[in-house]
Amino acid sequence: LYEQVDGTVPSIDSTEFHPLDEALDQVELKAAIRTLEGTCTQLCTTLAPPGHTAINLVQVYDYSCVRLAVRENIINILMDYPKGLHVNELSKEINVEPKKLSRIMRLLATRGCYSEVAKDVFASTRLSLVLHSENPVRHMVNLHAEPASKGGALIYENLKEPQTAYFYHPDHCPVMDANNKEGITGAFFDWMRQRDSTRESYHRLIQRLSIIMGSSAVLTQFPIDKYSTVVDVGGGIGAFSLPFAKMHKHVKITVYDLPKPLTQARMTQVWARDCPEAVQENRVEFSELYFFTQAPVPGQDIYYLRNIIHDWPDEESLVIPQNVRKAMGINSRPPPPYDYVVRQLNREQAALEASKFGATMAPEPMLPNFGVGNMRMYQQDVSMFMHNARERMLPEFLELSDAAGLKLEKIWDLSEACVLEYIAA
Ligand SMILES: C[S@@+](CC[C@H](N)C(=O)[O-])C[C@H]1O[C@@H](n2cnc3c(N)ncnc32)[C@H](O)[C@@H]1O
Repeated sequence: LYEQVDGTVPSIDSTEFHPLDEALDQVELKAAIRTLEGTCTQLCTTLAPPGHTAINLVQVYDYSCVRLAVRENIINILMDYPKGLHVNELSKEINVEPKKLSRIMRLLATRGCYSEVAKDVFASTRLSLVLHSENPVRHMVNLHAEPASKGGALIYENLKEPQTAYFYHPDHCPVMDANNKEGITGAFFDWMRQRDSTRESYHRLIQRLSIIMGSSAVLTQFPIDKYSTVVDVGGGIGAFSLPFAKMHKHVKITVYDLPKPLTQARMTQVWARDCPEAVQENRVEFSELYFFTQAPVPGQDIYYLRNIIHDWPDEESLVIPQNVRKAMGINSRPPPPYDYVVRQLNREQAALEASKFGATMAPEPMLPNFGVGNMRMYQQDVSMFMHNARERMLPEFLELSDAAGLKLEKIWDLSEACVLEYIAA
């Protein structure tokens, strides 16, 4: 696949991105990586003594090391030294004791993030490039390394303490409780509303995250040509809508969100720079919509909700598609897709979902959910747990869509994220 794109296959020491790294449609590559990661980890777990694997699961400090790398912009510094920089020099630049720093750098280099080109001399690698201050992915790294990791430390207490164990409210969840000392109140999006730079980075990040999670492949995989109007509910600054508008010039798009992300979409020039024709031709409209209390414009062809339902507990999650359903009208057949369907570990159940809706399942002897090949889905579910929200399995989606008056037609598997195609029931 790499060779087909530009004739080269990246090595662990590659120092530049490969064109495929940022391709919108990585379905084929992601399917291969899913099998590779799932198979390699399953083989290691099968063959290694369990004590070895158990310690490997918990003795993990990578995120603390990455946190240092991000906070001190180590990659920005290393990029000025293509032949590498001695740790003593690096230590002067970031004011960290050199012997301690070299140990952190070596752990990261063992992961392929930096390379040790000579003893104690470190250089950038393709993996470390995503930690650059201009790369949006680093904001996700920051969110996981800082507020999310603090929330993760409270999961056990959240499950055991009577006041939180059976409680689902987005304002009092592990991640918010753990970060309360920093004056954070309300749910995650209230916190973001109060922090302009965090929110702006977050919305830039979502654009890149949709490639990483595979959901941007909907742009090429879903048969859009027969539709002419799209509503992007909770569309942020247009992570989906902007590439969509570039690709499908016959479609009129309405992006709905809270006031501040919409202001960012209008003011940051992101549309004017990346898709000026959509703005000039009035093919895109930005509108405020509070999705718990308001329904979008009626009678449109597609109502797209990406990474929306997973942000909320069941009670709140139901209100959003119910409001969308009101807009769909009695006779319309618009498909409103969502994404990330947590896979079944039970082979019989997985086979049922595969035959009924087209969900994919790994062949034996792999675990039917592709094992660690789909690990981000399960990690993401625990991330959402920390917000008292959740990723959902298919039966949970069906329950939600039944209650909202929607009928699931088909699952489009994009090798990680999925599109669930619904019609009005
Ligand atoms: C995880 S982001 C998903 C963004 C976008 N759909 C995507 O996947 O690229 C969730 C979005 O929901 C928006 N949002 C949060 N609460 C909202 C509310 N009550 N009403 C409308 N939008 C809201 C956020 O501002 C944010 O843009």
